[in-house]
Formats: sequence, C-alpha cells, structure tokens
Amino acid sequence: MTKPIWIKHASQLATLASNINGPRTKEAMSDLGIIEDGSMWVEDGIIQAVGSTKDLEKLYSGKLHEAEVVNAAGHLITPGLVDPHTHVVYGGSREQEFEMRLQGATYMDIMNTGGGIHATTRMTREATEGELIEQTTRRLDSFLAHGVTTIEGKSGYGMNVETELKQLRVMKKLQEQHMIDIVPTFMGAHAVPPEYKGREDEFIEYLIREMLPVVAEEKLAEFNDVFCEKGVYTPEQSERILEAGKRFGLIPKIHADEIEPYGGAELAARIGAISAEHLLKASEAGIKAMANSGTIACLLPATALYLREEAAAGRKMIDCGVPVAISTDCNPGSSPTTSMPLVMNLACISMRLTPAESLTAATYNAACAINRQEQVGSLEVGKQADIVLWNVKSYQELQYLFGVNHVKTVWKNGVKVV
Ligand SMILES: N=CN[C@@H](CCC(=O)O)C(=O)O
Ligand SMILES: [Zn+2]
Repeated sequence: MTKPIWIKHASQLATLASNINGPRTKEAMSDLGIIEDGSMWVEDGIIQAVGSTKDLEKLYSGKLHEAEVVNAAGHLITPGLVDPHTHVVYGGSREQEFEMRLQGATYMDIMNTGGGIHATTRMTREATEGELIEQTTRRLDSFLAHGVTTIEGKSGYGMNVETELKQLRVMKKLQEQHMIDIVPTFMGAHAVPPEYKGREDEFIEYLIREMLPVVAEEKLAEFNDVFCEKGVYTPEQSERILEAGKRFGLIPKIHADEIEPYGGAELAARIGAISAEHLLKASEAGIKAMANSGTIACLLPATALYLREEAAAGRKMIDCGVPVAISTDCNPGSSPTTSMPLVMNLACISMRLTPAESLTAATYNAACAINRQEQVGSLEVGKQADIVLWNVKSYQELQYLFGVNHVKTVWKNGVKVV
C-alpha cells in the first residue's frame, strides 16, 4: 500500500473546479476555482479531498501522520496540463526545412516539392516500431517534464494501412508503458500521398474501405482528423472522410483554415466536430458558427510563431463565445516543441488571452477537446491525481515569467514522475 499524499499550504491551488459541465466559454474561462493556502489529499492515485489547509487538517486529523507530506508554501498548484493536439509519433527530423523557411520557402512550397509531411511520412514508413517507440518516449518524457500529463496523439505519417496502423499501435504500446496518458486520433488524411497525386478520391475510397474498418475493429483511435486546406482536402472531401469515420464511431476533428480561409470552421460546426484546429484564417462566419455549435477552437500559437504567421484570433473567439483550448501541435515541421508552458505564454502574448483564460485553455478546455473532462483537467474529488507543483507563487506569475519551465514536481495518477 502506498502512503497517502497530503499537499498543503499551496499559495494558490488553481482547481479549475466549476459547476459548468462541458467546455467553458467567455467569463467562465476566467474562473480558476482558486483556493488560497490550499491543500489536497490523494490516495490510490485519486484525489480524495481538495480545500483549505485548515479544513483538510480537520478532515484528516486522525490520518495526518500516515501521509507523505508536501509543503507547497509559496508555490502554485494546477492540474496536470493537457495537450489536445500532437503528432508525437514520427520518424526522423526536419531541421533543414527550418533553414529553408528562414530563407523564404513557405510551408506549402516545401510540402508540394516532396518535403514537409511527405518527408516525415517516408521516414516514418522506414522506421521500425521499436525505433518509433524509442524516439517517442523521449518526447513523452519531455512533455512530463513540462507539466503535461495527458496528450492527444495523431497518426498521419503513414497514409497507407501498414504505417497508419504502426503509428497507432505504437501509441497503444506507449499508453501501456509510459506514465503519460495518450488519447489516439486517426489522421490517415493528413496529406495526399504522392502515389495518389491527382487521384485524391481514390485515396479517400482506400482510406474508407481499408483503413477505417481496421482502426475501428482494433479500437486504435477515438477521433478522426483531416487536413482541410487548399491543395490538400477540400471541405467536401473532408466531410466525406469525417462522415465515414462517424459511421465507425470516430468523433471528427478538423485541421481547418490554417493557411487560407477555406470554410473549415464552418464545416467543423456543421458536422459536429468536437474541435477545429489552427484556425489562423477562420472567417467571421466560421467563428460565429463555432460559437453556436460549441465546437472547441484548438489554437496553436507556437505553430503560428514558428511559421512566422499571425496567430489565430483567440481573443475575438473567446469574446464571441467560442470555447478555446491550446496545444503545442508537437510535430517535426511546424512546431517541434513539447512545452505547454511556452504555449500558455504565447496564448497571452500573441492571442491576448488573459493568464486565467490561458490556464483554462491548457487544462479543462483541453481535456474537453479530447473527451477526458471526467478524468483530468481539474483538481476535483474522484479525478485522477494529475498535479503540477510550480516554482512560482501564482498563475499570474506563471504566465508573466515567460519562456521558462517553472515545473518543480509532477504527479501522474498520484505517482511522482518529475
Ligand atoms: N498542418 C498540418 N499538419 C501539422 C504539421 C505536420 C508537419 O508539418 O509535419 C500541423 O498541424 O501543424
Ligand atoms: Zn496538427
């Protein structure tokens, strides 16, 4: 039997607890459920109590001597961060493209000449399962070191049955081997593979006929994602792929309006996608439609920065009532980072989210974007004990001192992992 953990005297315990079920919007994104001089009791990996140190001292007075005590005086405590959009499983790396872009090549130029997603697809097809596990483990360790305890992970660097399944099976194995939780998304439509160039509809048929049934049969994914972008998949093609996924029980997500306005946000709202990703160029009508449908905007400010693009209109989206989540977009091309703390900083700096909104976007709303809000994303009784103790005293300081990893201790399911 492991000892209970008693964390006490946190200067701010940002619980993110609320009576609102489902993604938070507008003012609710600023309510962090802060407890000053906060305290938590954890047993068997589950949060048993959350409150003031005084209250918990009374509640557990007969058991205090049994617990491992963590004195969090002067420290902020938050839920483990949730990253709802990653391409974490891939082979190789693409540092030469970074230099090409600095010299003027665009993301799409590189992709259209066989680089970008296609380059990573070649390297992922060549990599063995063991090599992918080894590379990905290093990234998962880095996520934990940055306070991230749950991530979503997409396939999409295979675009054939064999490699798409290899990526998803790697995620399944890592879910068993690694402390971090990985929520899998099938993204067979990440690009049009070169062998199908000009025959997009044939590839879509292949994806629907050969890939989706196996992914569903082996329960390898919960979501189905598509890159809806000019030169990749049209809104009509994206809809066909996502509707087919629905028939196999996969919930739609959409990479939408990243490079050009293309009706992706509107499509996400119309077909009931749980989230739409990127949205740098989302139209007014698309933003309104997402607010009405409650589709979560999963915004990726590190990607915008890395591609030297203007970030998505996060401030405006929140003001319009769109629930906003944020993510690293961890991938080898447009955002090779695992730092959610940096993403929280950028959400404030480049999208004008407030420090409180940014924390909600990286915890509770991020959990909603991957259907994990019942388990993680807030510090509430009965939830997983995924907890971060930070080397700062407040959430305001966490967002203010930017570009620094302030993580001191991370517990995943009540186990100290950092
Ligand atoms: N934009 C499409 N897909 C990824 C990038 C993948 C890559 O460049 O390897 C994204 O979300 O940013
Ligand atoms: Zn992505």
